[in-house]
Amino acid sequence: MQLMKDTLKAIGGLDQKAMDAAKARVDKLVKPPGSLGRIEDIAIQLAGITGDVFTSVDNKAVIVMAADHGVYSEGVAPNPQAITAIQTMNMVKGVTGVCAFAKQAGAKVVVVDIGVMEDINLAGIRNNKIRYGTSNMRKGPAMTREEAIKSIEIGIEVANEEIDKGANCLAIGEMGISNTTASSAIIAVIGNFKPQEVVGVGAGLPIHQLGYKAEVIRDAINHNLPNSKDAIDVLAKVGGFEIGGMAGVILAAAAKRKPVVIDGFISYASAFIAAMLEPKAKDFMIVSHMTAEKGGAKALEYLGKKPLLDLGLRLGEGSGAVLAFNILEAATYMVKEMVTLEESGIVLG
Ligand SMILES: O=C(O)c1ccc[n+]([C@@H]2O[C@H](COP(=O)([O-])O)[C@@H](O)[C@H]2O)c1
Ligand SMILES: Cc1cc2nc[nH]c2cc1C
Repeated sequence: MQLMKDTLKAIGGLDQKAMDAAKARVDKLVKPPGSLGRIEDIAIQLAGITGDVFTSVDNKAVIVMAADHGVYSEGVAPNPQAITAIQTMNMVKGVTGVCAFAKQAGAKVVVVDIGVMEDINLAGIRNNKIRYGTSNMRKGPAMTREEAIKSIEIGIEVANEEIDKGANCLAIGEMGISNTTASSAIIAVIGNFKPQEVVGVGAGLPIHQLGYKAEVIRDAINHNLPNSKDAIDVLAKVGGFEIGGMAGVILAAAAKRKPVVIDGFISYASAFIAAMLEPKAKDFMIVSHMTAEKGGAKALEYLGKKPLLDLGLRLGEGSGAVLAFNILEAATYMVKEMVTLEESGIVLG
């Protein structure tokens, strides 16, 4: 509890002076003003986050949180639950989607078992298992309030360790069969949406079963009555361990003034939790992409964040976030590598 409290307290606002200086430089670079579009906005945001106009994001890490969900037993996911454990192991073997993109982007993949159903004994996986999957939220709370706080604090600890080891840019990712059900529930409760507005097919549920998935979420909300003004209560009653873990990573990044790249639908739910705990955390988030999951657009509108990419992605794992690392790094190269109009003797008309 103390770690979460201290982390929340340490989150400040963006550095306006650095942002003004970054804007002044970006406007002077050898290009028509504004012609590098949102790359310019990112450069300015990165300056505001780090306090440094000439900042670097060359030490990148994606933190992948893996956990299982009791609500799987309600038949809300199309795939075997054992895939959570198998994919978690595949993460350290370097053979998943996020690993492929991380290799290309030169990013480290940090894998955390925060609540997988099985024991995984494989070197390279952090064992922070809270328990063997959450409880079925249709029948009762997914987890206790203490477990919800613990999940957030595990995320904070892992992120702090990576930052202490030198990471200057983080991304969040996850693996958890059924976690689109928990994410839809969180987004519905906090955003005040009807479950059917934000429920999607996840990892391939047949479309005719969407109504049933929404009904399970409705039942879970009606049964547990999460307090929509209390992020921990929402996380505990209808959330997941990996969702709490990713919220913790966001909060730690914000407290240590590092950019944190948000991945797909499940990480949007984590962003909802983090932003409710400390609204200033939103300033440190960069949303990599628009998920193809149905509720994505509504979720991002509620968060007030614009995605960088829209490529029809719905894999999760942090795959889209890692793709966006390249864009962030390009923004830092723009600031450092380009000369100014003046240095080139160019006077614009
Ligand atoms: O990132 C996304 O937007 C996304 C959208 C749909 C599914 N997923 C991934 O698929 C799994 C959850 O899907 P489901 O159908 O089991 O709830 C989980 O492991 C996620 O990483 C991810
Ligand atoms: C194969 C598979 C890989 C995944 N990665 C993230 N969620 C996933 C779901 C499935 C089913």
